[in-house]
Amino acid sequence: MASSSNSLSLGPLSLLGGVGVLAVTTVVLLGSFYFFFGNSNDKPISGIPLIGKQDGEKDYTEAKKRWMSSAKEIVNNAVRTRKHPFQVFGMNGPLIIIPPHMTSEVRTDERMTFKSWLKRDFFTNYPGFEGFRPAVDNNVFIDSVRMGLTQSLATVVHVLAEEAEKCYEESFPPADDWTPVKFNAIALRFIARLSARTFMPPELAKNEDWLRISVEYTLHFGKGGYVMRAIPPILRPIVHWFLPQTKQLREDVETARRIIEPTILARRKERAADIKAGRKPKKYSDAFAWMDAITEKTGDMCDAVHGQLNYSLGAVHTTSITFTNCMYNIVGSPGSVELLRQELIEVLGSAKSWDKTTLNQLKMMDSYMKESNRMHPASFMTVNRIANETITLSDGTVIPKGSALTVPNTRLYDEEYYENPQVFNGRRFYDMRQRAGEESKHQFVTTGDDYLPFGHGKHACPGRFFASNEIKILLAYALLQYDFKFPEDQGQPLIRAHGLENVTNPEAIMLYKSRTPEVSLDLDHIHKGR
Ligand code: HEM
Repeated sequence: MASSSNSLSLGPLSLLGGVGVLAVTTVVLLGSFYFFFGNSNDKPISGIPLIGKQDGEKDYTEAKKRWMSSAKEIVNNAVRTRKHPFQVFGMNGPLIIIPPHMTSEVRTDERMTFKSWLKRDFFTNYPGFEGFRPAVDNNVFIDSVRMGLTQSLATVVHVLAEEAEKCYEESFPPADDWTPVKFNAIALRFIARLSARTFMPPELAKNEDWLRISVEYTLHFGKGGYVMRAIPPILRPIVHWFLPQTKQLREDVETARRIIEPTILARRKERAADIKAGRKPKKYSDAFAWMDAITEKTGDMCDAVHGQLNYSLGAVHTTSITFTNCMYNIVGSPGSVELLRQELIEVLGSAKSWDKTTLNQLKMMDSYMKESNRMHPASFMTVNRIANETITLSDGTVIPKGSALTVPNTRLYDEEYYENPQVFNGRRFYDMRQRAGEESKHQFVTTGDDYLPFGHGKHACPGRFFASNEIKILLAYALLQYDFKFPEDQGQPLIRAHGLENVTNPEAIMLYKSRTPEVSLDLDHIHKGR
């Protein structure tokens, strides 16, 4: 990734003639202003203890680096000894960490919002970053996930199974010998395809340019955000026009618009013609239709292209990381593949179709997914907020207006909540569900103040039910159709904290070999007569 100093290289500006000279002059003037007057994001918040900065360090550069490389350790250690909120220096300035016992004060208080956090940390006012604008501007996008996606779950399971089968056919050709694959990239493509089949109309779900954008936009977004954060706020409004990373983001949005707009226009035309002819307008079931339904109800608007990009940002990488970590944890823990296969043979052997009931019966698989998410959640900090006004917490801590705050997932590794928390125990939650009265607790999608990978309460992730279905179907096809192992000289890929994310080396190899499933995966009989 280009450093901010590279990004600010003035070479290309010289090609811009007068405009370039003006831009350079402005940048230099603003830079001097920044240098002399600083910015409020470079100062700790008064009255809240600061950790992660060592004695003798003049500024916060080292504290920020430490945070990027070891956020999890810093917070885990601090939470053990501290009862009150403290602050660290993150890439975007001071960040208040709320100890887990105060979680509910933050997640239920509408004066602190996720929307403001997205707006500040992801630059949604800048061109190219529009992919998070729907989640910030109004509730059309979020409500479309809550209502449209959730209501379509029952019908979508069949589609996911059909697409999963095609995905494996494409990426895992029959193999009698152990064959290497880079699973991270494959998982991303699978999730992008399953998501597109659900969120997009069929003609666009197959569009390779869209599939590429739906994966790459998130990566470009991360890079664009990273570079922008390293630039003093006062310079951003100018510099962003010239950074290769933000230019890339603008190109992505333009490409997405080129792909999507013809379909939107055709739908509008068709609808107008239907209404004119006195016919009921045709009903669709995809994210465009879900967003339109909310717009019709509330009058709030959401740009269809930005909406689809927001679906990708929310759904693709989060689910892919969760699926990959789960797959690695299953393959890496002896006896697990056999145990899960046995459950699949029993459940699919008597199932009538790919539907909610079938997936709900996969309780051991659900437990493995939840345990993997406990040990390696896609992100370590999941309740992220900005205070929209000054707030005093119950312990007297004053959170000034504009401060960023977050709740760490430290209870996931706390012995008080989980026995032997450092050990992967795939059947942990299955066993917990056997306790009287706890049958429907401890599911992958269940949230709680001691289990925050999806947040908890009013703003808990509404896409988790869909993600759960995707992962279960992909695991079912994988475990019944193939054997897996890791190369001996590599072993199980380490799931490492990178900033706040738990990710694996994208170059990691997994080996697979074809096998004959004991039961048919074609539950919907789409291959009848083949
Ligand atoms: C395994 C995959 C996923 C993970 C780990 C995940 C995680 C999260 C987390 C941690 C939050 C923030 C909760 C909070 O602030 O309290 C969130 C919010 C959200 N997620 Fe997900 N998510 C996943 C999949 C999805 C999918 C597939 C969608 C569908 C588009 C989605 C849509 C959303 C939306 C709309 C919100 C905002 C909810 C609100 O503010 O009320 N997520 N997600």
